[in-house]
Amino acid sequence: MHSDTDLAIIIPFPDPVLERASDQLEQVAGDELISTVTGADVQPAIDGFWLDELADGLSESAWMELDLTPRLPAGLLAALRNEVAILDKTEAMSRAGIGRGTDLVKDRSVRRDKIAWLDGYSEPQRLLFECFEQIREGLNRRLYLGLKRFEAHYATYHPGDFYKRHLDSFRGRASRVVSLVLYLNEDWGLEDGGELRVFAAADSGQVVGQVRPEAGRAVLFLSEQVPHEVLPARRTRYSIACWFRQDEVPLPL
Ligand SMILES: O=C(O)CCC(=O)C(=O)O
Ligand SMILES: [Fe+2]
Repeated sequence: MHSDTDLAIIIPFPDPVLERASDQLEQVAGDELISTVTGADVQPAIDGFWLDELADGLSESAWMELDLTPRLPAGLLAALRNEVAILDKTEAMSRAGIGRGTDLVKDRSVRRDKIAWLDGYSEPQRLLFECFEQIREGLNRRLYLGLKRFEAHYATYHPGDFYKRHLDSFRGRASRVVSLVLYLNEDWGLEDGGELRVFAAADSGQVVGQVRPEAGRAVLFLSEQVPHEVLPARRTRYSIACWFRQDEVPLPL
């Protein structure tokens, strides 16, 4: 049993020397990039009632599982999965780090995924960012969180990869406040492992949920309060992690 205080604070960090993922996409993808969502499909189905549900979930239990499929333009999940599968073959995906202030390390005993930051330039990313923006505004209006912006990265977990139990942010740092993880994997079975295990906010030893990373499924939680871990994946697992932040310019985490 662990107390809240011995939790590692594990935070991925952007690597400024990496090329932007969209440059990599343009260079490598060519015809592999599927054309995405057009015309009438581009109507985000995010409404006030749904945003009420998100706000209630966060304020009542600090975390919730969601199905984003009906909220996203048709074809968007497939287009995002296609992007990350292409990026996964390039230098754009790099080993994720864990960090605390300036003690940034890439510790393979804690996390083994690879990440690439989204920049919103490709059409699928632009559409996804529109949805994230609506969620940001909706949560601010309902919970007065003062979320100023969001950041998001793709993550790939190859067979055997995991991410040990952690929190996404320091308490009271006013940086990462709300985490949203969106999964992109088709036909993810129980035998594929890679579930997100969620622990009670108050007692980090108690498991309160286990989420299968099936395409369209998502998890929303308070970054400073909800410990979680990614169990070892048995096939390649694709996701997008997004953090809504209170700071306007990046503060040291
Ligand atoms: O992919 C997931 O299910 C969670 C990933 C995570 O916890 C993180 O990137 O901080
Ligand atoms: Fe996390």
